[in-house]
Amino acid sequence: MDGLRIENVGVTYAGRGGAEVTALSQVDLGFARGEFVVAVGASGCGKTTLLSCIAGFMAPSEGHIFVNGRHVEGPGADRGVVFQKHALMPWLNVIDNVALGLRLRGMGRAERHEAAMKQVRAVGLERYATHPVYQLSGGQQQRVGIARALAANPAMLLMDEPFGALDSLTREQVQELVLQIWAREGKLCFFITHDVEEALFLATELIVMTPSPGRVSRRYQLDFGRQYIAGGSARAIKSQPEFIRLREEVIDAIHAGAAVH
Ligand SMILES: Nc1ncnc2c1ncn2[C@@H]1O[C@H](COP(=O)(O)OP(=O)(O)OP(=O)(O)O)[C@@H](O)[C@H]1O
Repeated sequence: MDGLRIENVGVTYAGRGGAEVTALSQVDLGFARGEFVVAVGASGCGKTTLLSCIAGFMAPSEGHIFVNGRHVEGPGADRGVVFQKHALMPWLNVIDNVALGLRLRGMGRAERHEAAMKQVRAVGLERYATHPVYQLSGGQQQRVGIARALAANPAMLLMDEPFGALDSLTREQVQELVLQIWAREGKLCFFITHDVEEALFLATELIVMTPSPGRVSRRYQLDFGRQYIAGGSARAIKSQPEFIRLREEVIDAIHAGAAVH
């Protein structure tokens, strides 16, 4: 099956003093290729654990994950990951950072520079291609992280709270950039955020998770991001009565889940 299939996934960590922590329980979800999936939920509800399983950084204790029909058994070039702490190499320039993964995979210099430059252009940083990344602003560095995740042309883009450290104006700009890249490249995105407004704006599929054990309590199909891609203004979309109503509903759902446990 195309897309992302999460089959009855459970994750149990061995906690301190032998106590076990059930970070995820019976998570069963399917998403078609090209969806923009966003996970929200209170701290500790298992969002990062789920992303780590999809990325192949860890194996679930129960269940299975498939990306475009392939069983996830470890990290792979079909999944690009963007972190909040972008883990760039500060002494390398923008293009060498973007090309790093391709270099580690043995791609030749000319070919990897061409592939990297394409992504540097896609995130609007061509003017900075030969600048060391420590000279860039936080928002620009996060764009380098996105370009690096895109460089190997993955089928999926996984993003863990990528804009959490950015000021609100920069954050809105990179939200719009990510939507444009998503719409242009047709990639399946899996995005984690604490910001409900960001979640509603980006998601075509929104999942609300609740903790102890981490589960999916609600799922919404949304089209605000598609309205933006169709030419709508981001501020106007976020001011729509339906957007505001959903924002309050999702915030309530997050608080209700957190309060129970
Ligand atoms: N390596 C680990 N060992 C033990 N427990 C862990 C480990 N990683 C996470 N946990 C626990 O698993 C649960 C889910 O953690 P996770 O980081 O996936 O949640 P989250 O929703 O991403 O949280 P946040 O929003 O704060 O980043 C939490 O109770 C956490 O304390």
